[in-house]
Amino acid sequence: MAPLKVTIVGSGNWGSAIARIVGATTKQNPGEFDSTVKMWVFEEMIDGRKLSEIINETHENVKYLPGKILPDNVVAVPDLLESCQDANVLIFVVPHQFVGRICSTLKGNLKADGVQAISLIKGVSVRKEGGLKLISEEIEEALGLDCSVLMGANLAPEVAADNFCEATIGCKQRKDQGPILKKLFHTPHFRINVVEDAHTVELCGALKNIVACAAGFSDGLGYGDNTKAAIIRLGLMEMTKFVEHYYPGSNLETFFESCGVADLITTCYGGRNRKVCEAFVKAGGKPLAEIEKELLNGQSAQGPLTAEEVYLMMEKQGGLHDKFPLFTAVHKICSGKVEPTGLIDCLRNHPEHMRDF
Ligand SMILES: NC(=O)c1ccc[n+]([C@@H]2O[C@H](COP(=O)([O-])OP(=O)(O)OC[C@H]3O[C@@H](n4cnc5c(N)ncnc54)[C@H](O)[C@@H]3O)[C@@H](O)[C@H]2O)c1
Ligand SMILES: O=P(O)(O)OC[C@H](O)CO
Repeated sequence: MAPLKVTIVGSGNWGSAIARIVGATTKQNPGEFDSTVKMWVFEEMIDGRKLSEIINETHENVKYLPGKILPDNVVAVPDLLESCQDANVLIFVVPHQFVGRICSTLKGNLKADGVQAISLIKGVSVRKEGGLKLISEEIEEALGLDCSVLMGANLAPEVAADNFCEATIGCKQRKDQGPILKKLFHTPHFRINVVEDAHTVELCGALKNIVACAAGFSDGLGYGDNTKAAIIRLGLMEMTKFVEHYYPGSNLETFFESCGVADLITTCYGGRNRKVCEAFVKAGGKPLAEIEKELLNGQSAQGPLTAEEVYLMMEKQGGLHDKFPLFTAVHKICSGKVEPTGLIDCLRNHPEHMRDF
């Protein structure tokens, strides 16, 4: 079989960090992978020069991952179709609000067969009738291919610094697709476990961003580590309930993979969602979008949007808000309907404290 051609769809903070890994693993496995990795770059001008040209000349994404060199086999391509049309493996890694438009451009323009995708995107989508649509399902439905997921406790700057960490690949066709995907991402610094419970893996990645917003509000209000631990615990309870609501009979063990508890912890202490939400409380009234712009230099915090999407889903399903008060409070605070101090009332009155004994 010809070596598989790999394309990274996205070149933000995580897309660029993952390009360092995939650039290296494809070079190390020439039998399996074509050594050139195309990376789609949403083009923008930096000091009068195109970002894609800067990346190809300096091998550095100066805007989204400054100071880290990308392997020389990673080639930035600003044309989406050109970057993807001959690919066998598509790695989707963009903020989730852009997936729909990317998929409509790609639809009908990929190789006819032998193509699979993997989503590194932490977010959800809402079906027209208000149901849950996973981002991997959005990709599968639009492009007619299998989409696995990779999630974990992976702050991109730390991964790019080659600090040790773990990640979880969720793969419905574990035996067929697991081995090749593991080969693509597994390194001495980035250890991969492959599980079959892909929907739980993906939902952990999406929902932990909502919990991270609550952690940020708590930091902004001046609460300490005990409060944050309570937020992590109650957030985890809501995550497990949410997964069980949409996918009854899911595997609780998946929450003990890197995509579950580990990602919750790292995000609630070191993530961008936490940072933006802390600043939101301290700024007293400034819109979140403005704070995100000021603090993240073009990067995106996915928690507030995910909280809104989950809120809308629960609204359509009727009566679910009471079962997920932390998720609900995060949306209400982000959208200015409730003061940040409302978070503490929500924790205090959480149904987890009202159980009979
Ligand atoms: N950064 C992390 O530490 C990290 C770690 C794990 C997972 N993730 C997840 O990976 C996904 C991507 O995150 P990221 O950190 O790579 O991105 P990012 O937050 O750095 O977002 C910026 C990217 O979005 C692109 N962009 C801006 N406007 C666009 C448009 N209209 N269409 C398409 N692209 C556009 C920019 O060019 C840039 O590449 C998210 O779901 C995130 O939750 C991030
Ligand atoms: O910086 P955040 O909050 O988007 O989190 C980044 C990663 O998802 C952590 O695993």
